[in-house]
Amino acid sequence: MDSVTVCNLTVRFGKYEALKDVSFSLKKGDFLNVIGPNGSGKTTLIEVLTNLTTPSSGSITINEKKVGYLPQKLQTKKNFPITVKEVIYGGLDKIEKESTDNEIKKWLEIMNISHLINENMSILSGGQQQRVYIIRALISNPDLLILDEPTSALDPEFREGFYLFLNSLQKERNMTIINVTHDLSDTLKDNSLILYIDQEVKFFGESKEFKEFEHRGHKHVWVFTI
Ligand SMILES: Nc1ncnc2c1ncn2[C@@H]1O[C@H](COP(=O)(O)OP(=O)(O)OP(=O)(O)O)[C@@H](O)[C@H]1O
Repeated sequence: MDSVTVCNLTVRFGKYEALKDVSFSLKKGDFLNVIGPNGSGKTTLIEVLTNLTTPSSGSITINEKKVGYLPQKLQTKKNFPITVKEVIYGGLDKIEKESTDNEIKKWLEIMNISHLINENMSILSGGQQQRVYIIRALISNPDLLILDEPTSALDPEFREGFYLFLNSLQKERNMTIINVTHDLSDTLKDNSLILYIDQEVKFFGESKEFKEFEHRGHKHVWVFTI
């Protein structure tokens, strides 16, 4: 049974088609990188997968119990009184809470923000806030992890470590991972699937095949000339 099946998905905002007839499927333990230019529909796809946007037509089937989600736009409003601890624990249900104190401690250490546990979120830097939301998405040990540009505010050194860490989660826990990114580093590309969208699917397949696709002239980089 597939972990995720997307079938002929179309999303319209008024007359504009943000996604057009998108289909693909993932098996348990697949690591999918979703790429494409600005405004190509990546976040729209993620929002349909997480039930935040209703598709105009088509269907999505998710055969996983727990889904962890890190949105692109982090929600902490300036001066909103919520602490790091509250944000992290908010990602758990009651039964899990007691057994996960040690787990949270471990994650805070890995993310290098243990000293901030009782601070208000609004005093944290963008990258520190992003680390808190990464912990929140991971703490319930999800079967499917959906990340929308998880490293956009992280410094390069930490980013590289985070990618390695995601790869180990996929291998050791057989977690299915969907990761929206503009940064297709080698660490991420190896052994992953690539979905390249620009309203419609331009490429879906293994990273090895994507290299050939790029060699045939389908670059997903943009050259600016003046
Ligand atoms: N709620 C909405 N109402 C109207 N248009 C929308 C809405 N959400 C997204 N769009 C439009 O749909 C298109 C796709 O947006 P989306 O955020 O999915 O792109 P993206 O690939 O994630 O872009 P980026 O790489 O810049 O984050 C854009 O043209 C955007 O303006």
